[in-house]
Formats: sequence, C-alpha cells, structure tokens
Amino acid sequence: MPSIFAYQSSEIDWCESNFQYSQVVAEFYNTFSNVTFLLLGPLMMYLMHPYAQKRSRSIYGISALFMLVGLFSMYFHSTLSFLGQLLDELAILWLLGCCYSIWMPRCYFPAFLGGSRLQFSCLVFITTVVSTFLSFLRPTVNAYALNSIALHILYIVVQEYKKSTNKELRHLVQVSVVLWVLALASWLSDRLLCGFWQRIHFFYLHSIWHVLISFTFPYGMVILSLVDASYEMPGETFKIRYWPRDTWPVGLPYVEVQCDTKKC
Ligand SMILES: CCCCCCCC/C=C\CCCCCCCC(=O)N[C@@H](CO)[C@H](O)/C=C/CCCCCCCCCCCCC
Ligand SMILES: [Ca+2]
Ligand SMILES: [Zn+2]
Repeated sequence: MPSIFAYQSSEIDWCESNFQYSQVVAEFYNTFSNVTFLLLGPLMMYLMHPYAQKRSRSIYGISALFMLVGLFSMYFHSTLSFLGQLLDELAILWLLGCCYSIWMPRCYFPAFLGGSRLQFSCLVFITTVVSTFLSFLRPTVNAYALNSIALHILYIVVQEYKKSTNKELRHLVQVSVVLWVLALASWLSDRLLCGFWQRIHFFYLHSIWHVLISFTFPYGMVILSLVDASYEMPGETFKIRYWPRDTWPVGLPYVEVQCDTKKC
C-alpha cells in the first residue's frame, strides 16, 4: 500500500495529462489555476474591511480559509496524493461549515434551536466533525457530497432572491448562479466525459472550474453578507460596489458601508 504522501496515491485523477510539463508537478494547469484563490482572498479582505469593522471580523477568517483551500488544492494537483486530496476536501468542508455558522439567516435554523446562533453553530460544528471522520470511509464520494451542499446554498439564495426587491442584489444572485452552473458543468464534465475531452485534446475543464468557483466565492460572500445585514442590522445601509470600477462591464463585488452624516 503506497504512503499517503506518495505521488498518485489518491484514487482520483483528473482529466489533464500527468507530468506533461514538469517531473515535479503532476497536473500543471490544474495546479496553477488555483492562483485565483490566493489573489481573491486578500483582495476580498481588503475590499470588505469596512463591512468587517461594522458587522463581523469573521470575514477575515473565512477569506484566510479560502486561501488555504487554494493552497491545499495546489498541493493535491501537483502530487495527486491521498493526503493532498483529503486536505483539499476537508478545507472545503470546514470553509462551508464556517460560512453556514456565520451567514445562515436565523429563519432557516431548525425550529428546535429557537433561533439561537450559538446553538446553530454548535450543531454545524458537530456535523462538520462527524463529516470529517466519515470522509475517510469512501474518499471517492467526498467531492460529490461537497458539491451537493451547494444545492442547499442555492435553495437559500433563491428563497432570499424571491423575497428581495433590491435590483442590485437580484443581479448579483443571477450572476452568481450563472457562474456556479458553469463551474459545476466544467467539474462534472471533467469527471464524467474525460474520454471525449482527451480525444479533442482539451484538458482544461478542471482548471476552468477552479477559476469560476473562486469567482463565485466573492459573489456568495457579498450576497450572504447583505442578506445577513438586512436581518441583523436593519437600521444600517449597505451598498454593492464593484472593484476596480462600478462602471466597468466586469468587476469584483464588495459591500460599502453607507453612513449618514449624523453617525459618521
Ligand atoms: C449559508 C451558507 C453559505 C455558504 C456560502 C459559501 C460560498 C462558498 C463558495 C465557494 C467555495 C469554494 C470551494 C472551491 C473548492 C476548490 C478546490 C477544488 O477544486 N477541489 C476539487 C479537487 O481539486 C474538489 O473535487 C472539489 C469538490 C467540490 C467542492 C464543492 C464546493 C461547493 C461550493 C458551493 C458554492 C455554492 C454557490 C451557490 C451560489 C448560488
Ligand atoms: Ca490527470
Ligand atoms: Zn481541483
């Protein structure tokens, strides 16, 4: 039995050919496409700084975990080791767990928790610990299980979309759903239709997934921050802005705290 550190000790191998450009990096494009995680994490920390000061500094922790996901994913694709696979998947699991604890609106908590965020966070923590142990049992199904959590997030986002009359928020939801659908289609296609993609020498679908899902994250973060603020800080006004310019056709969303002259 190979060591968990050994190259290609994971049962999962993505469609990109191995060791094509380097003897050290197994999947070149799949490894370096994770650079978007390392760029977007610090940028979101910077852009969301005013919001974090006003509402919750946990945004910094979430962004740091997001960068860790990118680093572990780089390690996984460069080695295709079992350890790399587990680190990558467990970092995603804990990132999602933290996002749930912080941003899940109270109206979606199970009724027996009586709306307590502390109790909800404990429930999420226990579920995440149990899932961490379960992930060792059938490692090949972990990624499918993680992807299916996205369906629950989508359900929450769609419910909030239906309730909202804020045009900018609705636009953000539409863009994020499109990004996520394209990302998931790339991920599934790389997994399930590899024979076809290899025949036409197109091995980049998993790299495209990395880029698209990493851009879904700032969108998800801004949507959930605004939904959270609308429930928890109804007196405050927050505005969606885009970096580098609001007027550019594409940009990275962030939340600006609007202060009226009395408070600032
Ligand atoms: C109320 C809760 C709100 C939670 C919001 C969370 C938003 C998180 C967004 C992005 C997370 C990024 C995770 C990317 C992982 C990239 C690493 C990777 O590629 N790993 C693969 C192997 O290299 C592995 O096979 C991937 C496994 C699947 C990961 C599934 C991630 C689910 C992302 C959920 C996004 C939902 C967005 C819905 C928007 C409408
Ligand atoms: Ca491969
Ligand atoms: Zn990957």
